[in-house]
Amino acid sequence: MSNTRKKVAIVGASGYTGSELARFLLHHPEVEIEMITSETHKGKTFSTLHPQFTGQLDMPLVSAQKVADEPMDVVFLALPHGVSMNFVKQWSDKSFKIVDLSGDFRLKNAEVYEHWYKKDHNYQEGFANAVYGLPELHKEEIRKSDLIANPGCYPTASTLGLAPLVNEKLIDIQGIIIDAKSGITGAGIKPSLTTHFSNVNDNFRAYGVKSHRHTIEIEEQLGFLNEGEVKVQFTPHLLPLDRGILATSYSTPLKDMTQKKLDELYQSFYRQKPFVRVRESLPTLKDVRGSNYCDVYPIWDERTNRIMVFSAIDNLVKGAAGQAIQNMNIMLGFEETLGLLQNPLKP
Ligand SMILES: NC(=O)C1=CN([C@@H]2O[C@H](COP(=O)(O)OP(=O)(O)OC[C@H]3O[C@@H](n4cnc5c(N)ncnc54)[C@H](OP(=O)(O)O)[C@@H]3O)[C@@H](O)[C@H]2O)C=CC1
Ligand SMILES: CC(=O)N[C@@H](CCC(=O)OP(=O)(O)O)C(=O)O
Repeated sequence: MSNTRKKVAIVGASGYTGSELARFLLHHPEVEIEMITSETHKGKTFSTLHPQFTGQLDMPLVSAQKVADEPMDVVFLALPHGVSMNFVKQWSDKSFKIVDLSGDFRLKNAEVYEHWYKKDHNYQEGFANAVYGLPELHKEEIRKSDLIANPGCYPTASTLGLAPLVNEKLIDIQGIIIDAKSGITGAGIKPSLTTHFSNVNDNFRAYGVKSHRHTIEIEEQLGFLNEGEVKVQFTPHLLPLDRGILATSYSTPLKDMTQKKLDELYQSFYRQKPFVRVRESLPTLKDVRGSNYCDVYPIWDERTNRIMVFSAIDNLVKGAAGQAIQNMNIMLGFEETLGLLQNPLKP
């Protein structure tokens, strides 16, 4: 362990991803949580809001405006879309690195953002500096970056499931279907009618049909790999569970396919990628619960000549906080897996 630990701040720590960031960073051997912010709860301790941290992380919550007063190495923004951009803009001349968990800088430019997010963007310049933080595809750019646009949860599961096929130009990129299901923590801590217990419990529904903002995020990332225009029919569903995403994608091969070819392709593509596990059985949400793994399992159906890929992640970990720390590790020159190989949560 080094005695010059890097100083990090978690901004927006009263939410779900803020709490997950703390869960991992608290045990990270090379960093110190220097500051945790909350506007609504400043003055209280972090463990008052998240009692599971009692005796472990009892530091007081302060306003985000205090972050720039202290020397920091990395600042995590666990804030809603439309809020993060203000801080990225305000801190653009600071020396610390930023990992933004929101969608404010994930897309190509402000125009595309405004179309899909239905809100104005006030810091277009940020797009030029931001690197899309999916380490399995962009590790070298992440290493040199000062601003990471941490991917969305559904795009992480979906893109990792399809990347080997799209990269090798093996499937029809205009006819991809992704059917994805998420636990409710994906919707954040603020209650709403849709996430109300009695509307979620013993219930199941699709939402965001034809219009979910993750459609474009997946299309842009797969398009980058294929250098072509990707069209995805993406439909998310809300599961009556707290956490986890299972994305099932369907695509049509352009060349002769066999299960053996598919297995070899996935094994080879993910050989040096410690957080993607190519499975030989269908992944379940409990297999990845609490961990930073993305489990993928590709199957070719010779009867229909379709490829199905099943990918499972924990939306709060590989889909948010864990991936953010994986990005931090890469930016700071640490081992990619540092602090992230805790035991998975018990089912
Ligand atoms: N939940 C998930 O599975 C995933 C989430 N993300 C993204 O990560 C980000 C955080 O998500 P999540 O933790 O779920 O969100 P939450 O809604 O759980 O928490 C967001 C926090 O942001 C703070 N906040 C809200 N409004 C403001 C504001 N105007 N100014 C400053 N702070 C504000 C609040 O803290 P306080 O009031 O205490 O300051 C709140 O607790 C979001 O952009 C989300 O889209 C990405 C991938 C997956
Ligand atoms: C279940 C649920 O509501 N999930 C969220 C996605 C969460 C996520 O990935 O966050 P970003 O908004 O940062 O992209 C949704 O569909 O809006």
